[in-house]
Order: sequence, then C-alpha cells, then structure tokens
Amino acid sequence: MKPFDPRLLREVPATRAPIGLLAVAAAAQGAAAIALAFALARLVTDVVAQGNWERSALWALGAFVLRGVLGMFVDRMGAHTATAVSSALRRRVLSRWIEAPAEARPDAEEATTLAVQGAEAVEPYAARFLPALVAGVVVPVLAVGALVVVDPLSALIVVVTLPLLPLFAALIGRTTEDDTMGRWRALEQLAGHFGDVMRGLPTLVTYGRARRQVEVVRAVSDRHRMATMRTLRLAFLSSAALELLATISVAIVAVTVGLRLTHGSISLEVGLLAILLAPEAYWPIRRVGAEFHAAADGATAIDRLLAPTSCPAGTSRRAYGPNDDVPAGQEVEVVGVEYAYPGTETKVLDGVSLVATGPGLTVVTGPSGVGKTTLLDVIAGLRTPSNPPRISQVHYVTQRPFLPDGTLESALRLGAPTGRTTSDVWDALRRIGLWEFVAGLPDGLGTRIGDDGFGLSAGQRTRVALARALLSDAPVLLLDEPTAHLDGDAARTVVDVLRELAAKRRIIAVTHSPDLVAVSDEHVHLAPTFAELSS
Ligand SMILES: Nc1ncnc2c1ncn2[C@@H]1O[C@H](COP(=O)(O)OP(=O)(O)OP(=O)(O)O)[C@@H](O)[C@H]1O
Repeated sequence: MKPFDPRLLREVPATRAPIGLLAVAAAAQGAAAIALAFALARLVTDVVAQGNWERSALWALGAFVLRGVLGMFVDRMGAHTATAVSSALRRRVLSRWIEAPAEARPDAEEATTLAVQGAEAVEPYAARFLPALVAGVVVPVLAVGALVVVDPLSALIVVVTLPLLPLFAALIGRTTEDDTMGRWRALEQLAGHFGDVMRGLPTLVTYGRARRQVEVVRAVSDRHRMATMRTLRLAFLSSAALELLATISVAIVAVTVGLRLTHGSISLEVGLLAILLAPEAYWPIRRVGAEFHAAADGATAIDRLLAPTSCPAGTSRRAYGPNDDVPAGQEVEVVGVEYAYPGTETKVLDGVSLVATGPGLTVVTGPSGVGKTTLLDVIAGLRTPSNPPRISQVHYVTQRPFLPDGTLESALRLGAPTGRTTSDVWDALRRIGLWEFVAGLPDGLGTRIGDDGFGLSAGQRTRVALARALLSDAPVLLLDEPTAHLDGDAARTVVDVLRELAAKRRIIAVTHSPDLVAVSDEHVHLAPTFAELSS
C-alpha cells in the first residue's frame, strides 16, 4: 500500500487540478507555521526586553491570521478534492465495467463494493491524508532548514531523531496493509452474501431456510467487525507510539536549549525559536501517521480501483457492431459462430449460422440450454465469439428486461429516440395490450415503478419491455421468449404485433411458442452439439 499512488494522477486526469491546488495550499500553510514561530519568538523577546513589541505583535498577528486562513482554505479544498477524486474514480470504474465485454468484466458484487464503499473510502484519504502528506514532506524540511541557520545543535538533534518517525510509521503501515486487505475481503464477502440472500429470500422463505441465513450473515458480519476492531486497535497503538517518540525528541531539544540558556551560550530569541521550530518538524509526520489509518482504506481502494482487473482498459462493450462499418438497414450475418463461456471448455455455440437481410421475422428454437440466449447475446454484441458477426444496430429485449427505478414513462422511453411523443408512447401501449392497464392507474404514465420493475407482474414487465422495443428505432429487434409469462390472448396480441412489425424491421425471436413459429419467415433450429449430448 503506497502513501501516494502516482497512477491516480496519470490515469484519472480529473484529479490532477484539485490535488495540485491542495498540495500548494498545504505547503503554504506549513510555511506560514514556520513564519509564525519566527514572529512569536521575536514578539516574546521584544516584550521581555521592553523593546518595540508592537511591530512584532503585528507580524505575529499577520502570520497567525495567514495560517488560519490557509488552514480554512486547505479544509475546504480538501472536501472539494475528496468529492472530485471519488466521483472521478467511481465514474471510471462503472463506465469501464459497463463497456467491458461480459468475458472481461469483474464480478458485479466486487464492482459495486468498489464503486460505492471503495470510492467513498477515498474521500478521507483525499481530504485529510493528502494535505497531511504534503505538509509531512514540506514542513519538516523548512523547519530543519530554519533550525540549521538559527541553532545548529537543535537541528542536529532533530535530524538524528526525525527519521525514526517515518521508519516507525512505515513498519506499522506494513502491518496495517494486511489488516486492511483482510477488512476489504470481509466487506466484499458481506456485500456479496447479503445481496445473494436478498435476491433469494422468497425462495428461502418458501423452503423454510431463511432463519439459517441470519446465522450466516451474522458470522460474516462478525468477521468484518473483528477485522475493523483490529485495524482500530493498531491505529490507536501506533498514534500513541509516534506521539511518544516525537514528545521525547522535542524534550531533548528543550533540555539542551534550557541548559545553554542558563549558561548564557545562546540568546533567549534563539532558544525560543529552537523550541518553537522543533515541534514543527515532528507534528506533520505525526499527523501523517495518525491520518494514515483513516486513509488506509482509501489507499487500498485506490489500488483496487486502478487495478487493470477492475477496470479492463481499452475494451469496448461491442467489439463489433455500431462502429464505422455498421451495416445499414436490417442486416444480420452470423456465419459459423463458435462460443464457449470463460473458464469452460465446452462450446455452447459450435458453427451456428444465422443470416438475415431486410425486414422479416426469424425465430430461433431448440431445447432448453442449447444456447439460444447465448446466440442473442452474441448478436447483441454482449459476448465476444471467435469470429465476430456483422450486424446492424439492435434493440435487445432479454428474458428479464431491465426496468429502472422511476416513472413508467421513463422506463418506456429508455432507448427511444428523443422525437417520440406522449401519444407515440400511448400508441405503443395500445398495440401491445397494456393501454387499459396503464390508463386505469391513478398516475397513468407518471406511475412510479421500483427497481427492476418492482410493482409489475412478470407478464406486465415483458409487455412494457416490448412496448419499449416498439418505441425504439433500431432496425433489428432481438427478443428472448417474448410470449413467456403471457396468457393466451396477450400472447396472440404479441404475435400479431410482431408479425406487423416484421414488415419494417428484422426481428429475431427466441421462442418455444408454436404460434410465433407458424408466422415466421425464417426458422433456425439449434440442436445440441456432440459435446453437449455426451456431457
Ligand atoms: N454465464 C454463464 N457461464 C457459463 N455457462 C453459462 C452461462 N450462461 C449460460 N451458460 C450455459 O450455456 C448453455 C446455454 O445457455 P442459454 O441460456 O443460451 O440456453 P437457452 O437455449 O437459451 O436455454 P433456455 O431455453 O432454457 O432459456 C447452458 O448449458 C448454460 O448452462
């Protein structure tokens, strides 16, 4: 775990300006602290000597105000930098996750934990640790430089004892690294397991297995709690150790200054300056150590957010398709395509061909598990086969279509061109047989539906997704089991609409419905491969 990872600036350009400004402000704040020490020493000397202390008081006041203003600026700038850095990282990991082909995509739970908790953990790192790190590098150098000029003996004591602090901090940091990684693993397990349990809760309740999951979630949470407590214990211990070391070092400087003052070998001003400057050399490093524990999560998160596996660079969701050579019109050309899921040897698709030009209805049939959905995924560009097909722009209605949290209208307009009017939306609902249902809702198109279409039946969800396909202007429609979950009448309506639509667009529908097969123009039947038959 590095205190600062230069990849952050290199790979996320949006972080450069705020981090740069924050570093300059933190260094200026450190310089103001040194100036304040000089002004205070002069003020005390003038007061004791009953000299012209008003001028020194003004200098001290000026340095004090400057330090305060810069401190305030660093705090505000830190908060701004924290939001800028975490947003940039979150945007990066999510956009790369979405763009990556399914094969290169990291686990969804891991990506979610990184984008939510990971990016959030970066905030204290950027807001507090980075300014502390800059001060920890700049201020001790300035303080020691000033001491060399003012009182070389005190400078020598500081130079000898100062390296012990970063050395100590680095040793503690190495132990923290393992603990923090353990905590992240526990958190990911917790997030993954909790997500699985929530998704499977209806099934678990049906089989009377829900109670057992409480125990499992409790055990995983306990692991996370214990890992957190271990990190906290280490944080308190290491802060105390660094504090003790710094205090002893400052005490040594103070004792030597006191002895020399009593012997009259140094002036009061020099003695005071040495006593004021010495802590300025130690406290920034102590602060780096203290902030490090709060920021350790952030440093680990940055490491993971920038790791090539969580952000597969240079990949595109569609390795082919709507790029420069997208075929115009309604063209689909899949010839002898082969595909095996990552980590498996067996080819789900082995030499499958599907060629269609112009409008029409192609149905894909075959026994369950033969690879029909996989074929649609390949045509949609979601999976990357050995020999990429040529296809026009597609609109894909999957078996579990995604309906975002929001109004029914926004769910229907997802993927539709901006020119579609409200009457177009009602027309699509009427054609698909949902007009009466939506018109009967108190809020009509403004009705809110939950995440994943929560509040709609499976059949209603399918028809909302089909109405959305009608509203899109993609020349090729891919439909996975469009009549599943529908009763006889609703299924017939969908078959009629698809038949009508096939006069203008190319429809490729995976189906088990004989009615849809009966009205199709082309029929592709997938048979199990030899490997599938023998497995
Ligand atoms: N993500 C995956 N990783 C590994 N294997 C998978 C994955 N998804 C599907 N498969 C396997 O690929 C094969 C084809 O699955 P696919 O969903 O394409 O079948 P299908 O013909 O659409 O089935 P159904 O008619 O039941 O929907 C199945 O044996 C399935 O187990």
